[in-house]
Amino acid sequence: MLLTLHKSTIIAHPPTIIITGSKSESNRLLLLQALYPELQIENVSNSDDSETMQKALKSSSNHIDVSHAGTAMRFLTAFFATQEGRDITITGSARMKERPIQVLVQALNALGADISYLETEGCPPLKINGKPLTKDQVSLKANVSSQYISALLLIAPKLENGLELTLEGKITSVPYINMTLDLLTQIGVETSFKNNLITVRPLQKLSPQQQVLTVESDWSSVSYFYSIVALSPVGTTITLSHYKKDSLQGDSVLASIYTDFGVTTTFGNNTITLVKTDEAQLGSVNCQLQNAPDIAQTIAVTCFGLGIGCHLTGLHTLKIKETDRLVALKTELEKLGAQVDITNEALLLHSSTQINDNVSIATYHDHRMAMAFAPLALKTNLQIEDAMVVSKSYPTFWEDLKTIGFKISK
Ligand SMILES: O=C(O)C1=C[C@@H](OP(=O)(O)O)[C@@H](O)[C@H](O)C1
Ligand SMILES: C=C(OP(=O)(O)O)C(=O)O
Repeated sequence: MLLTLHKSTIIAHPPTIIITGSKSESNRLLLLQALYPELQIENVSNSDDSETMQKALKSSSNHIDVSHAGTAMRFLTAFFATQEGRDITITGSARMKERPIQVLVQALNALGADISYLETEGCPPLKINGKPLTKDQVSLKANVSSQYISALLLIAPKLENGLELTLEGKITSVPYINMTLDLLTQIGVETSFKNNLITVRPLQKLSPQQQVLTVESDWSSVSYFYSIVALSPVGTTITLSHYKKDSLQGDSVLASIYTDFGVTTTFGNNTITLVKTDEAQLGSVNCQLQNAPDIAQTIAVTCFGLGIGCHLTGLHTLKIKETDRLVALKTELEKLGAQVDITNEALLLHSSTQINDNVSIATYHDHRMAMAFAPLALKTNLQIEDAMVVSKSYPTFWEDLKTIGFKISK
């Protein structure tokens, strides 16, 4: 569906926006719940990716389709590899069949799993013959995707002797690994992460005190509101829930990054309030985003909307996400009048104050392309193609924008 976003302003005193649970935390806890059925989860994400995860874990079918959900593909591969007697094929969207999974498959097979490729070597779809994994030590490359590491860590406490993982090379998206380890700790699993060695001890059952966990709302989804406030006049205020200061989500670094764009964050009782307190006073912004790759698109578009340049680095994982996000950003920003240079791991946006009107933004099956460009409606009229793509992580995105003043029509 094509949506037209008419040039808008944020209303005074908008209602508090309630954001659904983090899809990263939810998908980890759903997998842990399959391993420890006594675990109860509150505020589970209503995203497509978490619904996909829940369905797959409940399904008795031997054919699983995860569509676009990267975490579901990686976490379920590890899960089904350990399920004795299950003989599964796991597949996904056309794009999922291009997203690499070899590092994980090699590590699982080295631990004793039986996984093979059904089409392209190194990518889904996979054939998995579930069986007990007999080994407890493995090494894997850590610079491609942290999801492979999280997948192994999540099944680790149910392996007979736990797991010792050696991470090779530079470690990417580290906060997501820490999130996995933290959630394991919260359910009572002993873990350690020192230098490049992670160990996880086995755990058979949860203790009664460690059976209920609440998912914090999704910080990646808040990024679009940071952008909206940054692109609005001084005084604009938006409150969102349910958030806490000591988040497990690396994207909570937004609170500090957006101070550069004049946005102040105040933590309340389960809420955050974003206020535009100052005009952004910058010539250009430098951001290293290796630990928070999912907010790169938001920041690039905020800078473009503010007419300032940026140099975003640490983006080597963007090429293998829902689309090649570096190419997609360059193509769509240039339609709007920007000048953008990209390498394999960086994006350079040159400062310019010209924004072309009535541009139609292609989204490439990528929820974050749709959501990252939407805040530009505070500066110009634009259209978003295939707008329902947002449901991958944030199904009520467009309704929430309307409640704060966006004028949107079909
Ligand atoms: O573990 C997770 O929940 C995620 C890890 C990150 O992926 P990479 O480790 O592949 O960068 C992130 O981009 C993705 O949206 C969610
Ligand atoms: C990259 C993302 O998700 P995944 O890798 O889980 O598909 C994302 O949500 O931005």
